[in-house]
Amino acid sequence: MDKTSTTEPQMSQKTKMTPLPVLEEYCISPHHGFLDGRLPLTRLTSEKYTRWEEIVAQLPSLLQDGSRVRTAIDELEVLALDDTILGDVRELRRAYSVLGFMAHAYVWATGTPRDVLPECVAGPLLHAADILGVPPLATYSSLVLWNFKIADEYRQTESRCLDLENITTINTFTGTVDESWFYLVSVRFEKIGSSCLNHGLQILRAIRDGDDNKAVTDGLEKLAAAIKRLSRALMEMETKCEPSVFYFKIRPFLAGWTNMSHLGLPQGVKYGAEGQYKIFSGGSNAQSSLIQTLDILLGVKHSANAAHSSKANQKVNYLDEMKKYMPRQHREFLYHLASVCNIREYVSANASNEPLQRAYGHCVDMLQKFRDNHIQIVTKYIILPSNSKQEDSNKKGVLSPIEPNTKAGDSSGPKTASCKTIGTGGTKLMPFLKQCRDETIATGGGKN
Ligand code: HEM
Ligand SMILES: N[C@@H](CC(=O)c1ccccc1NC=O)C(=O)O
Repeated sequence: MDKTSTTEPQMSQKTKMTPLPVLEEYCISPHHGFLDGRLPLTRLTSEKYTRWEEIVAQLPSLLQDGSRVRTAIDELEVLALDDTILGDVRELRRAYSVLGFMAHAYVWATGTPRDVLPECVAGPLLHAADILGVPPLATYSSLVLWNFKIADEYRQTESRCLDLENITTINTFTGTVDESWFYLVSVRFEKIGSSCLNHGLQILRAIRDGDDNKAVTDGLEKLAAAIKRLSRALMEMETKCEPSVFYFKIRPFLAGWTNMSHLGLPQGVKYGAEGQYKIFSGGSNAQSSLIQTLDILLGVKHSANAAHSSKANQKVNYLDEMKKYMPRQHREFLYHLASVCNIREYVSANASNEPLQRAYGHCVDMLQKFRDNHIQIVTKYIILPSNSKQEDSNKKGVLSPIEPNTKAGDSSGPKTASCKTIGTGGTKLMPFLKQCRDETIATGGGKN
């Protein structure tokens, strides 16, 4: 095909007919992406729920002696969600966040996890989660998206734009700067990544409008630069979050209740004494809609993997499963975007346009680099500390790190930490992360 060809690539009728998604219709902000345009509420307005807020604010001290947090939660009155919460999505998100913190603190407070949540947490948590379309435990949404605030109100500028140098977390389990920073890195990542959404939609518009290849190429170059900024945001983790603090103090509270029989939760967690056992993955950045948006935009396909540790003989597509852990509107945005996205098709159909091929290739390279950098971070924050656990776990106040179920019938001999360690999301993390990276590479430069 000649370089100036304006031939429209073949697209399915559906791709052509369905309108492109409008960010605001999915609670997504053009300036702040999946963080939403308005700041999260820092506490529930109704005084009825003051005790919930007090407990969550005191978690770092209550968790010094895990039994204290369980007693405090057991003594709570059973409260339903009232109209102040049900009538306002920010109140609902705050309730979900507070209840998720309480649920994880209750289950993981001591070396012996509790497998039954009391009704005072289970009832309202199930209700809030159901309305928001998320599972009833702490997720990326409750810990990151809906858990940050302005640090210094007096420093706030007139601009509607979030000042990333002036934010802090609302709640943490440990009260450490490291934990705050761990969540804030992802808040920064979501804000910085909002430009990817705008560039992506612009590219799709240019393709639809039949603009020349140059408009698409420019859009792709801007997208590649934006993905590069995400890698920088990720590597900021090392500035204020110490790997051993993360691994031994913070991470034990982030685990969910899937594949945890070896830690005493064979059936997951029961929601209320009269309730049912349920199994859910813990919080993970795999629940961030941003990276999944990039995969859709660039046409990166992830296959089912055996890397999910809870389904030893069954292949599941973990990233697809994690869509169910995103807020309902964000999940629906991803489905809508996937139904209209034809960037890779367009690039393939214009195979002789070198600048276009290069620009698309840059985007894929940047996403691959992001995944490579992430593997480095995971090595530093999980694999290396897990190798040093013998000496560290003797220290007072150190909870059980999240380890794989070594009694699960895998008789293939000793394994290195990198292939047996599991993520809070329940994956055999290194095989899974490498598969994600390799599938990005396999996307190539738009060929085939
Ligand atoms: C100390 C910091 C971090 C650690 C230890 C870590 C660890 C992990 C692990 C173990 C997984 C596998 C899923 C699971 O089982 O949980 C995962 C997935 C993922 N993480 Fe992280 N993560 C960290 C920070 C981040 C940050 C800050 C970002 C984004 C800026 C990020 C982006 C992702 C993505 C996108 C996935 C899904 C896999 C993929 O799409 O490649 N992670 N992470
Ligand atoms: N999957 C990670 C944890 C993780 O990435 C995470 C967990 C809860 C909330 C946010 C997370 N990611 C970074 O902000 C782990 O296995 O340690």
